[in-house]
Amino acid sequence: MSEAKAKAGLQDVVAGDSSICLVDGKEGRLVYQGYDINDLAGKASFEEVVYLLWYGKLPNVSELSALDAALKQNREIPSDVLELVKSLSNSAANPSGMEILRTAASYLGAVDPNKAMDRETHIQQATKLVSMLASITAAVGRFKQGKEYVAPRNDLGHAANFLYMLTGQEADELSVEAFDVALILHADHEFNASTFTARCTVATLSDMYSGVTSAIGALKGPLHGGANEDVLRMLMEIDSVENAATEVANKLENGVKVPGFGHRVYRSYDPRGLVLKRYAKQLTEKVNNTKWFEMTEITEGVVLEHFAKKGKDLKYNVDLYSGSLYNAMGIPVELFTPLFVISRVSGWTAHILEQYANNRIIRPVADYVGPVDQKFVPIAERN
Ligand SMILES: CC(=O)SCCNC(=O)CCNC(=O)[C@H](O)C(C)(C)COP(=O)(O)OP(=O)(O)OC[C@H]1O[C@@H](n2cnc3c(N)ncnc32)[C@H](O)[C@@H]1OP(=O)(O)O
Ligand SMILES: O=C([O-])CC(=O)C(=O)O
Repeated sequence: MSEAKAKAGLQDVVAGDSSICLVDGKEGRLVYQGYDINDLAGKASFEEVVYLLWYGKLPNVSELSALDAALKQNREIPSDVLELVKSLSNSAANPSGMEILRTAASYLGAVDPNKAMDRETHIQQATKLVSMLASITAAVGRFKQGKEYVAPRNDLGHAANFLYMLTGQEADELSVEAFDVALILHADHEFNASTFTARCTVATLSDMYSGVTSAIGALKGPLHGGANEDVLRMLMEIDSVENAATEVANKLENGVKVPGFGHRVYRSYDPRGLVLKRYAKQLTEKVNNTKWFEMTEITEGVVLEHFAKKGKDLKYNVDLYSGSLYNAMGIPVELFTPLFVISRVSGWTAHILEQYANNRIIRPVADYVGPVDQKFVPIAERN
């Protein structure tokens, strides 16, 4: 039995070394491989950030063009995968976008004949996952709306191609920029629940697809990635700018946790939320669809006042403002958490590569609080 006491939720426990991402919760700062996200968002492309996370440096022109070509080669969804995704999307069980993605990631692993465990293979698999999970998410969006699959276009960047595959139309410049920035902002976040899950899975020397499949399962929950859908669902349920303040205040009064607020690490603002809020304001105004943004701002005011009164140093997180932004791009709510996957798969795979490079199985201990020395009673004699 261990003498050490467990920390609930492993709060503040240092669980390993990593050089991929720094989350400075006190200062509200997020840094990928040494670069502040504010210096990347809107200046670099998502593809450059993927390279940065995997290789630890920003790519030069030829390095970026090699990655770009490899991503484009993996955009088209093979027919068996497309059939699977279509039948799940139309299934009477109505699986969520996240359930379909989790199944698709697992299926991609099962049908990949290359089971080698070397870095080159892992980079190829990571490239396939980053590219194809985006195409699959767009296909899910199409099928769930009763529409036909739209094939990818190789003259478009990753963000623009996704929006094209989802809507069948080339998106405007601001939407592409905002979506590219959202992908960058969600790309990595140190040892968050889904990334840590991925690392635990592959630390047994299981394969990359298993790591990503288990990470998708972890991201799906409403305390993690699922919160971005819950924010807009909550606002849609309230459905009134006038009633938003009272209804949110009632929720807090009744001890309901409001999605899009609170964070295990950030004690200052979440720097990603600030950028997303700016883009959400700009885009919702441009497309003249400001209702959800206005309601989000009202919610922000009510919840922050509530936290302040209670002396809690909590703010809004990355999931608060993405909803009104994605909605202004015409993206349905049930794709919001899958959008998180499209981005975070770059961080998961970076962490998987880092774990493989210096692996030791992850196996903490439990503080056993159950009974000991029970006397065995044969089944026939039990009450
Ligand atoms: C990408 C991401 O994963 S970002 C997070 C996305 N998740 C959400 O937005 C869901 C809502 N938020 C939460 O559930 C939590 O804040 C989490 C899961 C993010 C962090 O959880 P923890 O670090 O365990 O904090 P915990 O849940 O203990 O909260 C601390 C206190 O703040 C309160 N609190 C935290 N978040 C919220 C919230 N969103 N609304 C109201 N109160 C909250 C808790 O009730 C608790 O109060 P208490 O001390 O009086 O009991
Ligand atoms: O870091 C966390 O715990 C959750 C989070 O914000 C993320 O994964 O982006």
